Amino acid sequence: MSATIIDGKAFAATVREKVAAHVARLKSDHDITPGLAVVLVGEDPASQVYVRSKGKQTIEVGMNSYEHKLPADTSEAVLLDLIERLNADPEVHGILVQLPLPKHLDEDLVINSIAPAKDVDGFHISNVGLLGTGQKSMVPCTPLGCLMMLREHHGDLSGLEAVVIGRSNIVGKPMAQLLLGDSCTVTIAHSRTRDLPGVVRRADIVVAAVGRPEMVQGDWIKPGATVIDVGINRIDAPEKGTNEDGSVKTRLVGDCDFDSCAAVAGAITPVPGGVGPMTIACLLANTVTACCRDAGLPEPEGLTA
Ligand SMILES: Nc1nc2c(c(=O)[nH]1)N[C@@H](CN(C=O)c1ccc(C(=O)N[C@@H](CCC(=O)O)C(=O)O)cc1)CN2
Repeated sequence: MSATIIDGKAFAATVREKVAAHVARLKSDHDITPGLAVVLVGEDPASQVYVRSKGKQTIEVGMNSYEHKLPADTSEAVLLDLIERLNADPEVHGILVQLPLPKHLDEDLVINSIAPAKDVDGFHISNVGLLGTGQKSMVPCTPLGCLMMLREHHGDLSGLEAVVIGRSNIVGKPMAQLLLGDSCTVTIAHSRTRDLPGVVRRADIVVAAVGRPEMVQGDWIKPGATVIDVGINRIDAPEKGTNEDGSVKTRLVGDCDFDSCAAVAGAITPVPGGVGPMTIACLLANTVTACCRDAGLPEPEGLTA
């Protein structure tokens, strides 16, 4: 293996330190404490873990955390009423609804009911439009985390060839917009792309966000390229043995075959410990940014796109 490992866990810790320092200044100089409201509908086990982690980290950086846990059969009317109250609450600077939502709820309708200025996930259609037109917006946390790691590793990204694999609204499309904003030459590749390995081989920067375990192979990577692996896939790991109930143990892998990609790339993010931890760190960063914008104060440096 020759690639530098981009340590997302360590980098997320530095982002949280910057957030905590800014929160402390907001408190001491302006008597303002940023507040983040997280809404969870249902009992999806992974979502429960993420929401718990968001609440814990929010408090650790000195912000107020408001958790709203609703049963899986919550009606759209009840959820929209809660969001309306959070929109009107001056103590709440950021709101997020944990995804995925139970099937009976209209995800677009729910997300678009969040006040755009408090939409710290950056999923509201207004923020999507602002980002797409290069205006000040709330930026989705996972792509923002990827951008921060790329800037830290490369410095100036201008003129680099970037290939984003995946065209989701949450990662692929905003990632491409952010790279374009930093003057990369951007290609969005997807399941219908012809000669995907050939397209990826052109890239100085590869962002893999397809949700297919270990799909990207080392011989797709240009020597020295930077590989950002957004995938978080749980696969069976029979080599680890079985659980008490007899089921096969599992392990997390990304969308890139780590060993073969790391042998060719100049730098690569691992899974776990790469992009994932940056997602929550950037959520905290977005909440401070939203709070500063609300108060008409300067935004924290290095924590926005
Ligand atoms: N409203 C939102 N919903 C969801 C988002 C989001 O950004 N906003 N993203 C994901 C889930 N997510 C945060 O919500 C998230 C996913 C993964 C991680 C993370 O740190 N992963 C670890 C591995 C964790 C494990 O062991 O399972 C890693 O990659 O190192 C953080 C946050 C979907 N929903």
